[in-house]
Amino acid sequence: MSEVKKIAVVAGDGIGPEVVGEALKVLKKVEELFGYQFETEHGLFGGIAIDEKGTPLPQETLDLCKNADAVLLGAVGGPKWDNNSKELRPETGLLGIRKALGLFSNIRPATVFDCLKEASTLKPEVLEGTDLIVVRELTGGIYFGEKFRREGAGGEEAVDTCVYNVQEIERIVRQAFDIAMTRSKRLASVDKANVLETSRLWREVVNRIAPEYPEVELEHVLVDNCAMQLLRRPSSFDVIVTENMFGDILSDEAAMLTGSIGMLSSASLGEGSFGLYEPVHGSAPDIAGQGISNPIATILSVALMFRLTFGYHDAAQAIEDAVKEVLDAGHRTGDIAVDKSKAIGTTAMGDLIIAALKKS
Ligand SMILES: NC(=O)c1ccc[n+]([C@@H]2O[C@H](COP(=O)([O-])OP(=O)(O)OC[C@H]3O[C@@H](n4cnc5c(N)ncnc54)[C@H](O)[C@@H]3O)[C@@H](O)[C@H]2O)c1
Ligand SMILES: CC(C)[C@H](C(=O)O)[C@@H](O)C(=O)O
Ligand SMILES: [Mg+2]
Repeated sequence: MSEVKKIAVVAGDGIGPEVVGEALKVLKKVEELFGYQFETEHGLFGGIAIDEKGTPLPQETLDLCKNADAVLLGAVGGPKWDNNSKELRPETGLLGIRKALGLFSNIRPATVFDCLKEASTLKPEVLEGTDLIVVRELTGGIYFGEKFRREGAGGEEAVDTCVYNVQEIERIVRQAFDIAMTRSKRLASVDKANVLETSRLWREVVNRIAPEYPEVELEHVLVDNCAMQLLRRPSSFDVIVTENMFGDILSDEAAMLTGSIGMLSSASLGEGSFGLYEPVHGSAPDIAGQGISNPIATILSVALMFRLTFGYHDAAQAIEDAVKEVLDAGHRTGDIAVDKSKAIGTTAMGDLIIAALKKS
């Protein structure tokens, strides 16, 4: 029997609990099929934690995560908490958990399933061969810099500061080069070095590290150009490495190459094998509680957890194959359905994927 892996589950708000529920069903089926053992423990996080504990990231939830081998996260946030003070916004909990767990690297693969090309806004021939990964720096930059309000000559001013140091840039860039070495050895470093000082430092560090990876073909792309090229020639990208805010925005854009943000999984990693796994999407308040959200991003996040934290490549492959089989058979949630009248719900999609899961 394999060793029991501890998974902290923080489902959060909105569609978070729905999509996490389907991912937990997949975990259970993997236990039955492959003999792996998982112990799951749930923690309050996000808006629901504000309501019940007065803070988006209660200490007991953080401890639960710290004592686990991996974390499975749904999504946080929603209009109910939008007007909260800075400390009480669910997003503060999300940024806080990433920082507290040292998760500086956010890996967001945008894999285009052939049968979903019809759901994309791009022409199938433009999408041909598209399979890229955004490596987003996750604990620095403008999201974590000092922010404040003050009185200025033109009235009230708001200030957000963007700070990066060499060490923060080096560790994420090295990780991206390492990932590029396992793939097609192409790396695009995305910055705004024509304007921002943090980007100039970013580019210097990338150029200093590049000779350590002579086999990797490196290109520097300005972020505005990258946003355009992602729609013009997506297949020319393989690994994209970039700072926090650019990665946040570009990964949502890349989601539309796959057909929907409901398809994009992610892994947040630090120095060791511990990781936090979550869909890239948010709590989708517009569809929460209707049972129509797409659980595939969260289910594929479990596959990432198996690959990157547990090394259970057989089970990861089985999940990815099951998702493909179900999509190839034409089953679609509303977000990826061309004919919306035939769309199935969250639970039905989860059940189909579980039924398709097999040990080869
Ligand atoms: N990691 C996270 O927890 C996370 C990420 C992004 C946004 N948020 C938060 O979520 C809240 C809503 O943000 P938003 O509306 O800008 O982004 P969102 O990702 O929640 O939703 C954007 C759009 O995509 C759709 N969508 C998202 N996930 C889907 C899924 N699985 N299936 C089908 N459709 C899906 C939504 O219905 C919506 O129309 C905000 O409070 C925001 O801060 C949290
Ligand atoms: C909700 C927000 C703080 C978060 C981020 O910007 O990291 C989200 O957009 C994401 O992509 O996970
Ligand atoms: Mg985002």
